[in-house]
Amino acid sequence: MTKALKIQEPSELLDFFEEGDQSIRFNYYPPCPQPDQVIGLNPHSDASGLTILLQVNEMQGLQIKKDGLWVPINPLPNAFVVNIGDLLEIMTNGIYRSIEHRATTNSEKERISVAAFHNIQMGRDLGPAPSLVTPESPALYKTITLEEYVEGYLASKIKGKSYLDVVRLKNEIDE
Ligand SMILES: O=C(O)CCC(=O)C(=O)O
Ligand SMILES: [Fe+2]
Repeated sequence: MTKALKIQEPSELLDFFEEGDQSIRFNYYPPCPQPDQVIGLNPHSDASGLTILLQVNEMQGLQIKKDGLWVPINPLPNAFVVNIGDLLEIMTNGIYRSIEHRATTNSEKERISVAAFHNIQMGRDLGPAPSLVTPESPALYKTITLEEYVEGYLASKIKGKSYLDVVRLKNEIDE
């Protein structure tokens, strides 16, 4: 990723994840008699660097938002889904974008997923990597502590990618 970004100082990204935190969420979606009325997990982007997701029992349910449309991500046997989270969007100054996603329910069978969130260390400042901020590409996000970001994220209502607006400096990126 640092190569793709042609980042002058790879350590500006890598150092943050070297001793980063990992957390895991197990999701269990019971079968639902009215799946068209009930969402499994509201649209959101993860407040992580990268999320590695396993769709355990190969039931469909995960959807990502692409060009304004919900696209199902069919589970593949023994395959992980890797999602970009908000922390990487901020740190790459918007070059990598976090993905909005949601989980639907179904009436057939329960669905199980496991999400492993890879985060930067607590206590670090979260902001665009300095070498990705230039006069031609000014900072699109302000720098705040990770604690501030996560506290606010957890306290806010889950609503798509709206929490990123808290740190957005200019709305230059089209959603
Ligand atoms: O169940 C899924 O496939 C998605 C889970 C998810 O987005 C999450 O735990 O953050
Ligand atoms: Fe998620």
